[in-house]
Amino acid sequence: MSLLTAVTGVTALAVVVGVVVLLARYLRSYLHFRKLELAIPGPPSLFLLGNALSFCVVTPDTVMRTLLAVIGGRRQITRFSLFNNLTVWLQDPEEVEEMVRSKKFADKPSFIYSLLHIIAKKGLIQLNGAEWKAHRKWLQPGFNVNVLHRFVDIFSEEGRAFVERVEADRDVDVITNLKKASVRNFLRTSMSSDTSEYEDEAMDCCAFLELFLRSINNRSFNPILWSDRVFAWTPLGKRVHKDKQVIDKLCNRFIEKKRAEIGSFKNDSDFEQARKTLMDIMLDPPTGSQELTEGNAILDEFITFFGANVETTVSALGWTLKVLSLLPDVQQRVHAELDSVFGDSDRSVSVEDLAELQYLNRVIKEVMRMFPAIPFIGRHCYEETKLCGHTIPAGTPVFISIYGVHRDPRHWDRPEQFDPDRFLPERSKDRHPCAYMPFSMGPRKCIGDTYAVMNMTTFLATALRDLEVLPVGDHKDLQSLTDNMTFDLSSHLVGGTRVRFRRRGAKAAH
Ligand code: HEM
Repeated sequence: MSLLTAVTGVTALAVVVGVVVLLARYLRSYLHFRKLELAIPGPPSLFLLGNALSFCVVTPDTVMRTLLAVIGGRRQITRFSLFNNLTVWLQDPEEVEEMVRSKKFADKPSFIYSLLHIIAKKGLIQLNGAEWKAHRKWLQPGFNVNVLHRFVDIFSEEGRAFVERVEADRDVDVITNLKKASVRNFLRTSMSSDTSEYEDEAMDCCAFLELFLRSINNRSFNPILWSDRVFAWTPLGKRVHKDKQVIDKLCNRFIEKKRAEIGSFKNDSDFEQARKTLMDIMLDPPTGSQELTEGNAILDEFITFFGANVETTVSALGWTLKVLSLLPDVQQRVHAELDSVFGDSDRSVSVEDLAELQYLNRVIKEVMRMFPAIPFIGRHCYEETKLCGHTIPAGTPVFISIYGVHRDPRHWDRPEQFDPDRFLPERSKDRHPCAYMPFSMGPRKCIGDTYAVMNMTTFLATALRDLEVLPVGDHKDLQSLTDNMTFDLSSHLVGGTRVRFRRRGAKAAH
């Protein structure tokens, strides 16, 4: 009995000592973390809560304003914490350059990016390390400029189809019409044969993506919902998991059709002719790298490219049309340029025209400066690392505010002013290389940047030859757009992107 008591006593003592040691270790590492955290400039951070109170009433419509209010006032490196989850933020081009050049910040953080795993685990956006490198090498040839040139006719046709769908002379939210164009562009540049049978389903996928991105927005600043298991129990989580089948089903059906298309090419030379699009390469990886396509890799990449393409392009085109509706002088210059390049002809936009449309090009650049489609991107800090004169604790996600970089008054004269001519070569030549980065910088830069610019320029040139964009009275100037900008992963205007179109011929008839 007394032996049993002694054993129990020793066990209890060992447990207590163990707990005390663990607590002491936790406390020591917490205090070390806290010391490093507080050494980085930032808003007052409460013990254990950090800055969580600033985000406790955040909504999808207010998330951008809240975030900017927390990090906004500081130009140099800053931080905030959600409980003991530290995040570091950069918006000074020189500091951004230091991080982009460092090999230690090559990967994406799990914060926010892992929330994408519900729809795709092995997509290029969220992959890391050797796996990311292998996927990038595999898919990069799909963006060869000669392949992209072949798409200009498709972009042009979809611009015309957009014009036909426009309901002129009434207020409209332009986003659904833009999504239709973007989805059709994506499907048609992926497949050689007719893709119209997939269109309705693809629009359902866009509706799912909207829901999914809203869920990311809801979860990002609420650590309780970071766990996929917990999220799956919430009403929104249940809906996301149920509706996810829509996108899996369409993408699988599309991939099968594409496989059949590749298989049906009569001979190698037919095959060579058509095989070089992104989808051809996805389904036919180079010899020796077939293992890349194992499991769900193709489906995951297809979904990733669908989302990355449609969400960003629609965002950038939506901002452009809204900005033009508020700036008649700028729109007039765009129309004048289009008239001088195309005259009365209704021929399609060609690759050669794209180089001529210099002012339109600068307008697109300036829109992406003020209203970047992706306002924030992140990197992971694996080990305690010096950055911008501060020690970043291991495991910290470090974010770049592309929005903040693009509005830095030290690099942009009157940054709140819309001035496309700031992108004239003579005014750009001395600009810091990281002062403008709508497609990010370094090895993880957007793989689809040339596709996107070609698509947007062709689309806008086609649409604006026939249409004038007018304001609808919901926002009086660009400051109002700025104040009502929000984001999930891509940015958009709170309350929708409402404009009124007038057919250009109709104006002359009045
Ligand atoms: C206006 C249009 C676009 C903008 C502003 C844009 C912006 C960006 C940005 C900022 C990143 C870096 C993301 C990060 O670091 O987390 C990125 C990555 C990426 N983008 Fe885009 N993008 C656009 C269009 C496209 C298109 C058309 C495609 C595909 C056809 C695409 C596919 C991707 C992919 C796959 C990545 C991940 C690249 C990697 O990590 O290797 N994007 N994009």
